[in-house]
Amino acid sequence: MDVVVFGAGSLGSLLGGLLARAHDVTLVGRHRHVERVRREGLRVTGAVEATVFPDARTDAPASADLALVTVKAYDTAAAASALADTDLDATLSLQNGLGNERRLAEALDAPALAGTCTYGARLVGPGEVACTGVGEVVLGAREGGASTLADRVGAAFTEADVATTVADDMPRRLWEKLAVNAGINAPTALARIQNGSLLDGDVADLTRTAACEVAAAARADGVDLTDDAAVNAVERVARATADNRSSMLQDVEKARRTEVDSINGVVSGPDAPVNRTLTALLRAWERERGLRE
Ligand SMILES: NC(=O)C1=CN([C@@H]2O[C@H](COP(=O)(O)OP(=O)(O)OC[C@H]3O[C@@H](n4cnc5c(N)ncnc54)[C@H](OP(=O)(O)O)[C@@H]3O)[C@@H](O)[C@H]2O)C=CC1
Ligand SMILES: CC(C)(CO)C(=O)C(=O)O
Repeated sequence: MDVVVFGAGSLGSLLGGLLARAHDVTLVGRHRHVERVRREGLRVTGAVEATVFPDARTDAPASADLALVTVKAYDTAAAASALADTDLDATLSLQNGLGNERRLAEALDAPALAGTCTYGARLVGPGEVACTGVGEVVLGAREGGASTLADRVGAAFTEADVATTVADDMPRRLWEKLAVNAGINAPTALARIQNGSLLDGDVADLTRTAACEVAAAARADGVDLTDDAAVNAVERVARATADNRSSMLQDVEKARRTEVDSINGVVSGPDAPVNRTLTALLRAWERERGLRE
């Protein structure tokens, strides 16, 4: 398969590097990383070790079978514009947050698959990405149901030894992942604590309530996600990743814009006071730092 990875940062470089073991991969990223990959290849270190030689560039290529989109959620619209002239059979977002695949589907002619990813990745520096945890890619039709396109992409990922499940219930999975990220990312970022610290004390209630508000929004959207399922998911992930500093905490520590708009911000209406508060606080911090309008 001919795969363009749009957004060769941490996750994009890791998945692009893993896929390059079996497929033709083009990484689209920033200049210094691209230059190093062109000169010396891409080193994958950590839980998976490999040196691969994907193509690398700073703009989108003319064509590809699949565009794997791995920019931060606030850059999805710009990624879609940059891919507008690329002849594609499909796109696949593995980003956190809700609405990325809809944005890609609306902006591009190619069908948009939905996905989630629990691999951990960290761009160590130009030309090197660390796999900080072997997880799983789950992908499928964004409206749910069977999809021969998803089967084809899933088979290509599996061929490259990327642990992959093709699922027919992506809407429920995306909402459940949103409940996990809503309950973990913003509270850890605001309190500057590790994921496991959310399991005890009054912050545990905040985490559970944020997840339940997401479950209610999912049900309003026609997706069968119970409060219990959302709470179990957020607690399971907080326990399994107890020592992690969430991606949003890392963004705040590096004074980078966060993905709060696509996570808590998606459910910040009057019926979701906890997510609305978390969103308002993070937006205020981003505004004060000049990271948003
Ligand atoms: N890292 C991880 O372990 C995981 C991440 N995710 C999700 O994956 C997504 C990506 O996360 P992550 O990889 O950590 O983020 P990164 O910021 O490391 O990667 C995104 C990269 O895309 C680059 N980029 C953005 N726009 C363009 C453009 N127009 N042209 C070229 N390059 C561009 C960014 O450059 P610049 O910074 O200069 O804008 C950056 O290098 C997020 O939604 C995240 O939540 C999901 C699971 C695990
Ligand atoms: C699962 C979790 C919460 C792990 O930290 C994550 O996805 C993130 O940090 O963005």
